Amino acid sequence: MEETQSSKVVDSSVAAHKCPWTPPNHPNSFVDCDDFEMMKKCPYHAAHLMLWSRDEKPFSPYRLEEIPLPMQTKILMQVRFDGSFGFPGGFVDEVESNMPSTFPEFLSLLQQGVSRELFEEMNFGKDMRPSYVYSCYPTGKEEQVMLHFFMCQLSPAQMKAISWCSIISTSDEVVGLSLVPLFTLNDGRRGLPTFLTNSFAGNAVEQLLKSILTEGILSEEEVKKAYQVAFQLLQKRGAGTQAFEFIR
Ligand SMILES: O=c1[nH]cnc2c1ncn2[C@H]1C[C@H](O)[C@@H](COP(=O)(O)OP(=O)(O)O)O1
Repeated sequence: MEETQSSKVVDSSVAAHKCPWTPPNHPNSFVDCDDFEMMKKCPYHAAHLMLWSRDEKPFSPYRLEEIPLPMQTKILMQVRFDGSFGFPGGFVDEVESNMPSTFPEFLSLLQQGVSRELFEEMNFGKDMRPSYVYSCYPTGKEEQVMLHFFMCQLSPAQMKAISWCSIISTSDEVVGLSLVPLFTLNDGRRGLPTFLTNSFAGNAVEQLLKSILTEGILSEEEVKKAYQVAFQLLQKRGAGTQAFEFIR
């Protein structure tokens, strides 16, 4: 993405829909945007997609005896080349060069863009028409990127097949795939809270938690708890200053 000289197109003082999951001292906070006029002014647009499936029967992949809520839902995330977790997708250049005049046309371009990115990264879903969820932009950053989020529910069989698709993908932007652990073990820490302590690209963590809530995969209380524990774990890690002996 090239640097732009454009003046600030989003008003970062508008904190009306600030994503509830961003910790207060997080370097980037994100504001929801449903204003097409504002979107039109934004020079860069990226679209990402959550692929997910719900099995008929719960399955218990890990240490069943400790899991109070066995996983019935699979949510796919990628390990990106930079080591952070994110969803398939990327910049949609077509929008940047030719902004449509109506929101439906704009959405259609984003859908095509995110499906194309999905195919490039995972050899899957070229003609997919994912459902639009919401858009967000970061505040306090120079870059003016509007982040658009989509979801697509797959059948359990498609979800199973997809891991094979991605293994033969030639994309050098993706180094791995991961299912999100949608449970918390009895210690209150391992599972989703620990997963949330990873690095996430853009607002991927908000997109993930929002989708989990929207689809009723976990309750608001469960999500909030997991997020709070993750935040405490991150704070504790920040406090550790002692280097490992072998690298001292
Ligand atoms: O999963 C994501 N969710 C939200 N925002 C994301 C995610 N992954 C990246 N990003 C942000 C980071 C950048 O501002 C843009 C585009 O990044 P990327 O997907 O790496 O784009 P390209 O592959 O370079 O097209 O979105």
